[in-house]
Amino acid sequence: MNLNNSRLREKSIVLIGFMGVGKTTIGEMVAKKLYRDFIDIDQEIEKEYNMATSEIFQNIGEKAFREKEKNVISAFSKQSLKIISVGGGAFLQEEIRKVCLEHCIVIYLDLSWESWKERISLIIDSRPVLQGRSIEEIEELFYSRKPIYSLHNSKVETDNLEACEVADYIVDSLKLAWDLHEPQ
Ligand SMILES: Nc1ncnc2c1ncn2[C@@H]1O[C@H](COP(=O)(O)OP(=O)(O)OP(=O)(O)O)[C@@H](O)[C@H]1O
Ligand SMILES: O=C(O)C1=C[C@@H](O)[C@@H](O)[C@H](O)C1
Ligand SMILES: [Mg+2]
Repeated sequence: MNLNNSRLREKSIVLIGFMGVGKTTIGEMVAKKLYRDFIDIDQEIEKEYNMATSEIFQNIGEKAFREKEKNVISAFSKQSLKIISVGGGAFLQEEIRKVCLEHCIVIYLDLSWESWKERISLIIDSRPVLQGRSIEEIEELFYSRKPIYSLHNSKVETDNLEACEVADYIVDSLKLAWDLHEPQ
């Protein structure tokens, strides 16, 4: 984990990666293990509009969703001690990348296209960005989004790992980094 700055232990953790890699599932587990609050940005936006993400995209539009996403992330990323799962498209926005990298520890959950494809049926109905696209178009989107996740403090390869194994790995890595940088 490549980190500087003091008060590392208090920084919030932000999970990034393509939709469906497990940011929400794993973020929730990491939060429980570290006794921290879990914030899922998609869920925060859904609460504000009292609508599912697909409905927000349909009724209000993606532009408004992205603006809200930026504002919600800007606010939460400046708070300490949170585990934050951002939406798969959040890092498309430079301001979001900047604010997260400035204030938080950013962890990229990576998954190969081959493994991701096996998970598509779990998420297709609730992810408006995937709807109406062929598998070839989704593959293109998957690879075109890869570079936006390249700015991070740590990457976790999640292929062939259960969500709880990824969560354990993240918690262990964090504890190691904290002890190394700020011995108690
Ligand atoms: N390591 C894993 N192995 C197998 N299935 C997983 C794993 N992690 C998550 N899943 C499953 O994949 C689906 C998508 O996970 P999740 O909603 O956490 O993804 P996400 O990264 O938050 O997506 P989004 O960016 O769209 O919010 C869920 O059904 C979840 O149970
Ligand atoms: O990758 C994306 O663009 C998205 C991912 C989801 O988490 C949601 O934020 C929304 O469905 C858009
Ligand atoms: Mg999610």
